[in-house]
Amino acid sequence: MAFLVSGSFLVDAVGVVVALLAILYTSFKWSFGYWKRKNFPYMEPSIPFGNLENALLPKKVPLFENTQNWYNYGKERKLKHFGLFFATSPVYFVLDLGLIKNILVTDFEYWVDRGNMYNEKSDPLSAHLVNLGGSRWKNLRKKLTPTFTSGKLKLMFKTITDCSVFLEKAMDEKLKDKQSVDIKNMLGNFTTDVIGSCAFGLECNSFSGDSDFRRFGKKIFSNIKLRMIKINLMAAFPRIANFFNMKIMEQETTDFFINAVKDTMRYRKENNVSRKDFLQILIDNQAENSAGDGNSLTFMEIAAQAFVFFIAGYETSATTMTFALFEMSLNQDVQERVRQEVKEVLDRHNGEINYDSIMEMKYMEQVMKETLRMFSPATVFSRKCVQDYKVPGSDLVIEKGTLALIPVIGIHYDEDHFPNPAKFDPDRFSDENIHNIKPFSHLAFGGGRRECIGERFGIMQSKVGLATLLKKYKFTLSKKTQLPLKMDPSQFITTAVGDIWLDYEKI
Ligand code: HEM
Repeated sequence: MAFLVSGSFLVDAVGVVVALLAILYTSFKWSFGYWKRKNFPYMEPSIPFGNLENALLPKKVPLFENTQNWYNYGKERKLKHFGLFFATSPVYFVLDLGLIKNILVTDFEYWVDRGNMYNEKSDPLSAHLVNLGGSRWKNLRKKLTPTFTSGKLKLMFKTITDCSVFLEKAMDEKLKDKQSVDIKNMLGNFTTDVIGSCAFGLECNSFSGDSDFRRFGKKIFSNIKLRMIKINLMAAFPRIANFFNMKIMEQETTDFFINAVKDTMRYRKENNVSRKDFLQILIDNQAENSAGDGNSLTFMEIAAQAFVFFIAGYETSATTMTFALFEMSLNQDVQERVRQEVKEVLDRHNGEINYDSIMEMKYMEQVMKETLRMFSPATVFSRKCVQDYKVPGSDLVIEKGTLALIPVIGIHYDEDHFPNPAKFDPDRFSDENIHNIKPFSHLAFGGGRRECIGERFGIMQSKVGLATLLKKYKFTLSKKTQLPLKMDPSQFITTAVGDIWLDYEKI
């Protein structure tokens, strides 16, 4: 046939495939030459996932381990920073605390965005503080910061202690079975109740076993691996994602959270109810005709922020308490010391867990800081370069659009920052030793102007949870907990494979 080059269809087809593969290979090679062309050290990538190979292929290395591997690569070569590739996109990986400080604080204007992929049109709840960038993020952050002042937190304290009553009841109930407890599930019920109440103004009844809030909360954190692959694909091909209206969240989940906010707002308006919670602060910032610029809030912006407080607030705190109890089960002396502190402080406050008594529990806070060092829920976080950036002290120019990775867990396990890093030692954070902690070496809550907005709330609810449990029960490790701990590669937030199971008894 006239359009055959070789006279054989098969030979032509093979020729076309070979030519396409050659073009693809050349284009990968060109992309992977990015850091070399800049004369900047980099980790050798492989086709097609670059340095993400371990995370995406079936051997599935957890992000926790991957972050440490990348960090150790740089550390062994005494590098302050080097290049990686996520698929074909260049990524700037930073180890040096001074360079990290520049990105997070000094040169923040170059690194305002986090670089998360989201599609507001198809996923309206995704336009929240964690994902937004630029001036919209700035306006919103300014609006939301007063939500977390000491005064506001004090007002919400009663909600937290009300929820702790259900935690205590559920623990007593479980004790009757004389079975080990999946402590993260238990604490996830507690934090869902707390944040559900503060962010959505609703009683979630998570301990009842048939709470929709708990069900949808769990759904958001399950199958996370598939969701991450989808997010990465959307980030790699944003136009295609927009064209097909690709969304990360299932419609059912979106509808559930939007309706929860809508119903609560309608109820408050109709009944002239005003409560002291996150949602009320968001409602008070609502405008009849907002431009959707983060200055005054549209209904959808309110729903998205309530949603992000929920997802960013419940799992992280439950994880922190879980690993704190895990370590205290292995280190009974630490557990006893915290319990003594709780008793002494509560004795001074008529046995009451209140804002002031929680603030006085200093050693417990050291335990939480050390837990967050070893088991930071976020193992890594990012910033996106929004204008070309010359790295101070070098010739390197990071181009607009490049992602920078801040390797939290690598830094937390670096012997130069935390000697004997595998040892659980809350005294690193005592008044006598705190001066040894270098600035920007403890990054569990991030850093700079985009650091965690809910840090104090997270610490507060975790301390209430721990005080409630430790004043009444003694914990030991159950045989059901798989040791040595391995992190679950299918989870984005630091999670132990097989969960943490504890045995406990009343004191
Ligand atoms: C132990 C508990 C928590 C941990 C370990 C934690 C950790 C983090 C981390 C690492 C970041 C990224 C910071 C950065 O990029 O510099 C972050 C951001 C954020 N967190 Fe938390 N968080 C916790 C609790 C909470 C709570 C209770 C809330 C809300 C009620 C919350 C809401 C947020 C929001 C909205 C952001 C985005 C801030 C922005 O981009 O302006 N977090 N958190």
